[in-house]
Parts: sequence; C-alpha cells; structure tokens
Amino acid sequence: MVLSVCVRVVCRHIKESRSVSAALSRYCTSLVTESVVAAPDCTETEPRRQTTDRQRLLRAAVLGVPNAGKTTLVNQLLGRKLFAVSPKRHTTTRNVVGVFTEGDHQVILMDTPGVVPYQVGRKLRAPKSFLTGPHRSLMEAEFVVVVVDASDKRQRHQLDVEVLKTLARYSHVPAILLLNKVDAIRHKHVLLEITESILESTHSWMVEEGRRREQRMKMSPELRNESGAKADVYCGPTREQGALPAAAVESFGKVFMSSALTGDGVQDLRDYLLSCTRPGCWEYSATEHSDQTQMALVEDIVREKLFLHLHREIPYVLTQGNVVWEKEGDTQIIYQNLTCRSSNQASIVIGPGGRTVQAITAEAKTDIEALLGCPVDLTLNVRSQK
Ligand SMILES: Nc1nc2c(ncn2[C@@H]2O[C@H](COP(=O)(O)OP(=O)(O)OP(=O)(O)O)[C@@H](O)[C@H]2O)c(=O)[nH]1
Repeated sequence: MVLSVCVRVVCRHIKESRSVSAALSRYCTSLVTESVVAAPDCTETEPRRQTTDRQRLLRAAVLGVPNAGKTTLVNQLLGRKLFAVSPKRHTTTRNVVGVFTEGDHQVILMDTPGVVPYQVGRKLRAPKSFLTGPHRSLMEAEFVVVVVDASDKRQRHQLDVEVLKTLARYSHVPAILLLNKVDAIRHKHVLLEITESILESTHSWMVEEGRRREQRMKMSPELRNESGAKADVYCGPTREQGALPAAAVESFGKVFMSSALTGDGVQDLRDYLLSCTRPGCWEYSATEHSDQTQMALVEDIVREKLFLHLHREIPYVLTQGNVVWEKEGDTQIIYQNLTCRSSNQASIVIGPGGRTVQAITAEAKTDIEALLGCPVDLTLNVRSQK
C-alpha cells in the first residue's frame, strides 16, 4: 500500500522531471523534514568571509565508504576528469580539492579517502592522511555529501557505522544523502526502499547515539565538550562530545540519486550546491579547478593506470617520483620513476616483453596530453628497491 502510494507520487514527479532518478530524488526530498533542508543562513557569515562584492562560496566534503564513487562524482561535478578513479578500493589516499565556479558562485569540493575503521587503516599500513582525511575535510566543511553505493546489495540499506560515527562527530555540518550508481539498478523502485531504510536506520542510530552520549556524560561529566561541535584534531574513534543536536537525528536535508558514471542526476546536485553558497570571498580564481599542482595531477593519472593494470597489492606499495619535468618547445617531457619493493614486483609491472608498462605509459600519455593541452613525452622507469 505504502509503496503503491510512493510509486504514484514518483510517477507524478517523473512527468515533471528529466529522468526517473531525478523524479525519485524529488520524491525522496519530500520525505525528509523541511526544517532541516540545509540552506545556509546567509546573514550569519563569519567576518573573514564577508565581502563587499557579490562573490559566494561553499565548502563541501564528499564522504563515504571506499568505492562508493566519490571521486567519479567529484570529477563529474567539475565537468572534467582530474582525479584518479579505479575499481579498486582506496584509490584515493589523501584529501584533494576540486573547484567549480559559475557566475558569482564558487563550490569547493573536498574529495576524501573512503572511511574505514581505524584498525583497518592500520592493517593496510595506510598513510596518516588516509585515516585523518575524512575528519579533516569535515572540520573545514560547511556541508557534507554522503555518497552511498546503491548497487551494493549488502551495504545499501544502512549507512556504514564509521560513516555514522563521523556524521555524529560533526553533526553541526548539514548533510545530504546521495544514492550513487543508480545505472546499475534495474528496478528503480528499489531506490525508494533504500532511501526509506537509510533514513530510518540513520535516525534510529542517531537517537541511540544521543542516548549513549547522555549515559556516558552522566557517568563522566568531564567528557562534555563545551563547544559541542568541532573537534580540533582527529583523536580516534572513541572521542566524546556533547549531546547530539536534534538536526543530527534528522540527519539529511535532502536526498539525491545519481549515476556519477553516466552523469545522470549530477546536474541536480550541482545546481543544489550552487544554491547553497553563502556570501564569501572565493578561495580560487574562476579558472582554477583544483588545489593540486599539474605535477601532482599527472602523478594521479599514472597512479590510476597502475591501479587499472596491476593486481593485488602492487599499485598500493609502488612509489612514484618525478625525476624530469621540463618543456622542450611545445612538448612536456616527463620522466617518472616507479619504485617497487622487490625485483619480482618490478618484473610484474614491466610485464612480458615490457607490454604492461608500455600499456600504462600509452594510456597515461593520452590523459596527460588532454590535461596539459600539449604533446607529452612520458617515460616510466620501473626499478626495485632490492
Ligand atoms: N556503475 C557505476 N559505477 C560507478 C559509478 N560511480 C563510480 N563507479 C565506479 O566505481 C568504482 C569506484 O569509483 P571511485 O570514484 O574511485 O570510488 P571512491 O569512492 O572514490 O573510491 P575510494 O578511492 O576507494 O574511496 C570505479 O570503478 C567507478 O567507475 C556509477 O554511478 N555507476
């Protein structure tokens, strides 16, 4: 009965919308409480962001478990492929910033490594940036987009507990939910079930977390964090704060659905982010799209190809180092060392008759030429530590 009502309402939205996912997004938005729709109060700008001109700004963090499609989404929102994407988990190991500007509005997107339990990060021997990245981005964010892989049958009905903990810790940051990979779902009505299930389970978890906090504070009142809000540094998963505000219990101001891969539904999110900007000085010029240098972006392109061509742990343990970066006429000369842990690993990277490294070089060269807009002479020198 409930579902048939939902489907009828969605059908109405479909008539008004460009796509099924846009219609479902609209319907799901109507499910969430209007009072928590995350429109920033533009009258409450901090002094440092006050400006006499018409510039507007929003800093948004993109949060989710590994492989949810966060980086693909960021690239799609930027309208250009800047950051590495691969089917392997943990392709993103540090925070990177992507920027898009339209008219007077600038949106700064902070792409973060997938949220994992502290112990998992330790086990992976991940760099510190990997574990602290999501927390750092939320400290700076005025907004958070929580990305869920809606095609993942095992995980799509409730948010990952580490994501919930992160949201609870930074509960003052308004959040929206994005169901991604809708192209991989055949029966779109499933999206309604997923949305309702995530909203309900998140609400229950937040209520329960509020109770747990109250209990803990009764037992040890000194745990109360007077600011009740931002943590200055990431202190591990057990740090306590004040009771959760009611808005945290409501959790999401809006729900979007998209395919970051095809771009379906991404424009709606882009428009929404632009509408949430507040008066404030831009942090980047209108022509800048990232905080990363060209050299770092090139390293990322090579890294993506390593992830796509190499199996198991090799792409994770390889280190890249730019040795030559110079211009010869129109051509950008790039010589990069790929240092493997052992000669065995190096021979896998080189491949039979050098074919693997040749394929990596050819694919990377094409992407780098598109990025730099000039001919590129790329050499990847594979070597081993031992
Ligand atoms: N079918 C489909 N695949 C997608 C979509 N978005 C991303 N992917 C794929 O999902 C995989 C992971 O995408 P990423 O963007 O690297 O995911 P991530 O969340 O940044 O991953 P981490 O680096 O592990 O945090 C890639 O193979 C993408 O092509 C989507 O909308 N539909």
